[in-house]
Amino acid sequence: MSLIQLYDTTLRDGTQAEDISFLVADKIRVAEKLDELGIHYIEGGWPGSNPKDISFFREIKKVRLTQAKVAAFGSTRRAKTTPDKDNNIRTLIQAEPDTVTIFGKTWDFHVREALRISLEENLELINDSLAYLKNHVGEVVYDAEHFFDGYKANPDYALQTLKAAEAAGVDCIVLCDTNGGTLPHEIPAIMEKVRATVATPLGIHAHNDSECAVANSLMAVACGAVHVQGTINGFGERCGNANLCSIIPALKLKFGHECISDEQLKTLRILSRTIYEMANLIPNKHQPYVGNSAFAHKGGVHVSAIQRHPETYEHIRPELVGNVTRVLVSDLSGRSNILAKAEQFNINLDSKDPLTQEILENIKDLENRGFQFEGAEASFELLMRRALGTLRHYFSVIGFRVIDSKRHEEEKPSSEATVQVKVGGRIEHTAAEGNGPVNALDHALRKALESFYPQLRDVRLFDYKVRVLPAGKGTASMTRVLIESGDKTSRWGTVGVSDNIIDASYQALVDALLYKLVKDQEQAG
Ligand SMILES: CC(=O)SCCNC(=O)CCNC(=O)[C@H](O)C(C)(C)COP(=O)(O)OP(=O)(O)OC[C@H]1O[C@@H](n2cnc3c(N)ncnc32)[C@H](O)[C@@H]1OP(=O)(O)O
Ligand SMILES: CC(=O)C(=O)O
Repeated sequence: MSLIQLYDTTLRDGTQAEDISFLVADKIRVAEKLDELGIHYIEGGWPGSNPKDISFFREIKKVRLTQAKVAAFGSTRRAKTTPDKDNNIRTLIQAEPDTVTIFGKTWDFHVREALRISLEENLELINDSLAYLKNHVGEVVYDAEHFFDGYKANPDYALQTLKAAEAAGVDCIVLCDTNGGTLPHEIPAIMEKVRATVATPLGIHAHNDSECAVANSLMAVACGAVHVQGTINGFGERCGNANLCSIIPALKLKFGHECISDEQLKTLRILSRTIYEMANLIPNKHQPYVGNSAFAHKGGVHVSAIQRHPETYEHIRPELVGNVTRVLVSDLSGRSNILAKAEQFNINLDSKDPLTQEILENIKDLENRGFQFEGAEASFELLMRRALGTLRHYFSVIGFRVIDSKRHEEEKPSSEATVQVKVGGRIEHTAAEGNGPVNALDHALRKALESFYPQLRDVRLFDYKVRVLPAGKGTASMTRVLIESGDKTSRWGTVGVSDNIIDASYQALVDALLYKLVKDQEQAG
């Protein structure tokens, strides 16, 4: 199958998203990552917009990209000037990119209302801007802004704008669904008319306002587009752009088009997460292909079937995009979920062992009381080991006390915890302070246990989530605490539930420390 050009605009349209902004150094790192993934074009920004984007184009010249071309973005010239005098066009040439992409108006309504010029004048500025750029830059791409809306409003005029671009000798004409309102079934007829009108290679640039950006991009490829614009994780103006993390595997694995290598495809998940991290955003766990939940199976019926054959509930093999199959445990589980988890934890458990059913019933009962094990696999593993009688007795907590005090209005509240633990025959009694009651309790517990188990010094608390569960008939509301802890090599989640927030936190903290001891002993063999 033919090669589809992948054009990434994370660094331009992606940064038009609310909450996303990259420094120049971040932009360079993102560009390097996109190059490693095998992206063919990296749109680095709009040099006529701000000094940061000018710096990007200066700095990126010092980087040896393996194969990606760097594209600079801008618009057709302003009315009442000529391309050689237009500041935006001059800045694009001065940026010395491999490729220049400019957008122009195709919708008569926009020409009249946004530019406030005649339809004829717009055709002139599309044509002379592109022709001028084509004389100064190796490759020129034309983004036909609002093409689908423009075509629906005035097909003749929309097609005339494309002919004006083609006459200037552009290398690719990109049909843009700028407002993101087009639906997939509208694409084939419109693209057929376009293909009958211009011979220049076509591309697609879709926004996600109708949740159809990926579908529209794939439909455009099915209708002959050879160039696809999008962003990593679908970042972009308003509801975002077409998500390349979904488009790339679809092109490769479903259409059979060439775009990136099999090895590069295996890095897709890690790339997606790196870009989230650089944008300081939490990854969307439900994101197709690359999200944590993309191949996470919860329903017992699903888990039973995937163990017999993964394709029963997986549309592709997750390893192809660097993801993994996960089995979740909840009150929707069956025995298959428990057995899959036992295997993951290296625990010997037979499907006919009555303990399997006992563990399953215990889980359902605990979930009914407010526990949740999807984000607390460490607590679940401890529960399993306890049921099987294979959990070593490392310590017991005889008791704890937490005091929170604020002695006058100006004083910050202070927290102190005391803890009594028993390890073997020895009792240890410690006290510690913290910036809140849970933090003080965490410090006191570790202080008490560290002299027996020095490896607990490596444990860090990464995340602490509290959820108040509504009261049932005749019962008080409960608090669920989920804690994410970790050490130098891994992270794990634990859970506690109680009508008292400190007690719920205490349960999750104890499980977190206990899990570290179990894990280290397992690793030591
Ligand atoms: C669909 C898209 O995503 S296009 C990309 C949108 N991205 C951005 O706008 C981010 C970067 N933009 C910027 O930094 C600024 O908007 C700039 C530097 C480009 C322009 O700033 P300003 O000169 O202050 O203009 P402003 O931001 O108000 O934009 C409106 C101007 O753009 C002109 N314009 C809009 N589209 C086009 C076009 N395709 N061709 C030529 N001019 C255009 C308008 O006519 C208007 O000019 P006028 O005021 O002389 O009539
Ligand atoms: C060019 C562009 O970003 C758009 O039309 O959405």
